[in-house]
Amino acid sequence: MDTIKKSLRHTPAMRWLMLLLISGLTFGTYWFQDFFGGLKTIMENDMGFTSEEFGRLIGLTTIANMFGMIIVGGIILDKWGVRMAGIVFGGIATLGASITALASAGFFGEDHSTMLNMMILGRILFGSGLEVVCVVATRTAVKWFKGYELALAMALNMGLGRLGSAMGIALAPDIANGSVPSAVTFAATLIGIALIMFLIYSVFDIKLDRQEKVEGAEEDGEDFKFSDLVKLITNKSFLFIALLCVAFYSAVFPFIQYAPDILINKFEFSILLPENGNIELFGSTSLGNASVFVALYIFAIAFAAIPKQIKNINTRRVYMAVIALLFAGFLASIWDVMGIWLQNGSKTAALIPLGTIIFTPIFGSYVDSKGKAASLMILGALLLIFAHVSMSLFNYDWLAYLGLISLGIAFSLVPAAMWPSVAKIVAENRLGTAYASMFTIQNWGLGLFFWGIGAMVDWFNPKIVAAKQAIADQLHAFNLKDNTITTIRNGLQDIGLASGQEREVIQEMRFDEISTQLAANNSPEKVDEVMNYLSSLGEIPAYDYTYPILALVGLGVISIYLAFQLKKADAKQRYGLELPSGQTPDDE
Ligand SMILES: C[C@H](NC(=O)[C@@H](N)CCCCN)C(=O)O
Repeated sequence: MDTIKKSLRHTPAMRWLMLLLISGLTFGTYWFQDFFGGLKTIMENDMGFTSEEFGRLIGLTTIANMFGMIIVGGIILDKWGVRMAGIVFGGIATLGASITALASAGFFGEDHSTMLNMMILGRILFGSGLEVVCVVATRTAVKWFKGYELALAMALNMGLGRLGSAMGIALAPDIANGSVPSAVTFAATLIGIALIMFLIYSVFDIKLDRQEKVEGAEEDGEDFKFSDLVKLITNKSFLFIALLCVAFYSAVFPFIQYAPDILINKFEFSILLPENGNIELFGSTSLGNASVFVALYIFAIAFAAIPKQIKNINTRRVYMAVIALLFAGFLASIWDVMGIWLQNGSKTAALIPLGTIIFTPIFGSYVDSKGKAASLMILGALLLIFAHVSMSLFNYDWLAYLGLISLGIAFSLVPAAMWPSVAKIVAENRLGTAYASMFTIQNWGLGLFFWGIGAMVDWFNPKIVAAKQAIADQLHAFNLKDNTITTIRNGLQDIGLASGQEREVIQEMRFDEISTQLAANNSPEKVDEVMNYLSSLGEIPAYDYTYPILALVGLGVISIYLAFQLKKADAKQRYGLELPSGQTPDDE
């Protein structure tokens, strides 16, 4: 007992401090992965990006992982341990993020293709670190929390990842304020800070390793083995769940990336928040808006993850009542602002990852106690189809909200059922190989759809793409500060007279209305602002997203087929996916 007391991880405050230090990487990398989603319109207006280029930038982030980086990272992780792997892969992610930020600011050259290619290079490097860093964070949580509050620690860590995604998407337009490099630099700085936090963690990790060696503790040995991979892919249940992972996540992560743009273009949500939609904290609206997300995260964890830790039922009830009251008070205090946020593209899209923080642990508990994992994956795939159909084939705001809620539930339900099911299908000593191979093929699907959706948007909207570019080019050619509204109007009229694909769209523009509106808005000085006014007036038509989202419906249909096949295979192979945790078909 004496030696156990000496180890750092046996002190609760130490464990939670370590979790805070390592979760920075999860938070920062998820933020950097997703924040561009909130910037798509500004990137088009300000940097001349097409949707295809936007998709290429996001899609190529996965390339190293498609070709085995997760597997290589896993092997390195096993050989070097979490400390070195975290520093190396966290360093690679930070370097990549910094290159992306520098490139977006024109450091490597200001012409469009240099900026795009260098940003892509940065994203490829970032992506090379991303997945391994997430595995490092999970492994480190296991190292410190095994035998203690491991499930809660995992939920907090994953929740911080989702919070990073949500805040990245929602706050990027506020941080950018019309200029993309500010938001990219901010996101890169977050990963840099996370790396410093991990370096501080490493000092404690060295100490723990010294102490635990005394105790004779070993790291869990989940090495990647190619021989295991062969065995895995000949297992039908594993094959179906791995393919389901590809199809399901490809219909969700890429959708989230484009969701702000879809809401703006298809459902006329706002691009930027109006002044009265901001919350101020210490004189800063970015800080104020950010604090809402942090508060929602704390409430989500307080509702979904902490009650399990309270053993006494009466204490738990009192605790839940107090949290519910506090939450009601919080909601009442931000009610009006929330109404405005629910009309804003990026703020509304951010609610999808945010919602999973509360729902994933709740569904996870259900799967643990009642089972039904394969059936819940079928339900999740059904909700996914409903979500995408409601947003592609229809044009009603209320249906879009229902679709987003369904997507949020599916995005909580399927992972809550899928990941524990892998642990039932695969022996513990092959879990590392199973997760690494699943994430590797998942990256193929993600890459294809991140890029493919953008390419499809351009493909189905050629006139709008050309008109937008011509207008943005014309506005960039002016120094807006030195030009009167009349010059801007005449310039736009001139491109309308030119030939080319854009002509049809530009000739439709009501130029008198444009000048009146621009003048009424205090003669905007940024290209992005003028473009936003033109879009809000309906002068630049919106993209038609019907077919790109319909492609995701196809993934939903594939998911449902795979989920049914998984259920059938499980009935034969008897892994007990439909049974509660800890039960096998032989117990029945
Ligand atoms: C657990 C699962 N994680 C993944 O799918 C990772 N391959 C993705 C990490 C990239 C972060 N956007 C999840 O997030 O549900």
